[in-house]
Amino acid sequence: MAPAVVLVGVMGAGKTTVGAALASRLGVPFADTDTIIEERAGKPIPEIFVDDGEDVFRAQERAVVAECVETFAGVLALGGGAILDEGTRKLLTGQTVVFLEVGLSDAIKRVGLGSGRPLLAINPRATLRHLMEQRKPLYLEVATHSVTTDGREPDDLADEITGLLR
Ligand SMILES: Nc1ncnc2c1ncn2[C@@H]1O[C@H](COP(=O)(O)OP(=O)(O)O)[C@@H](O)[C@H]1O
Ligand SMILES: O=C(O)C1=C[C@@H](OP(=O)(O)O)[C@@H](O)[C@H](O)C1
Ligand SMILES: [Mg+2]
Repeated sequence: MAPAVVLVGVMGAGKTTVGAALASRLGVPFADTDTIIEERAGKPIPEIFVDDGEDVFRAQERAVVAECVETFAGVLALGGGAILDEGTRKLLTGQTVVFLEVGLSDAIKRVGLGSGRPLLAINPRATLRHLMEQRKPLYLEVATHSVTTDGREPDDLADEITGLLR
């Protein structure tokens, strides 16, 4: 059993929102690695970053992705930085992976002041721009499809991805 589709992209790309819309359109379950990690840790992501550090969080992401590629048949949204981990990238080999692309302006509008996203706690605009530049090659490395999200509604994007999967 494997996910129908895995969604990757930077914070604010809409992985969580579009993923839920897509799952409901396809009639399959939806899962988000951030939610699974928070449930297991019993605390929100900003607390995991403070208490345990980003490296521990990335290892938790890798473990959740490893489990999901084996056992979860549905739409899986990753956290934006999951692809930083080489082991996680390897786990995505052979999966259907959609890169949700977003420009800085739409991404910033969507994440606002970045609440709940510890990496955007300071200077969100400059940080997000830097993360987008640094991570784009990694998103492209794992992706089997790319979809531009700027100025588009989640339902419209779910429709487009449904078409790509046919
Ligand atoms: N295509 C879109 N158009 C407008 N707003 C969006 C879109 N996708 C997501 N959003 C909004 O942007 C915010 C961040 O979306 P989210 O799905 O959490 O992104 P991600 O999981 O990629 O960080 C949410 O408030 C969501 O409602
Ligand atoms: O880009 C990142 O490194 C992160 C993205 C977040 O998920 P979203 O991309 O769903 O916001 C979450 O995993 C954590 O705050 C770290
Ligand atoms: Mg998300």
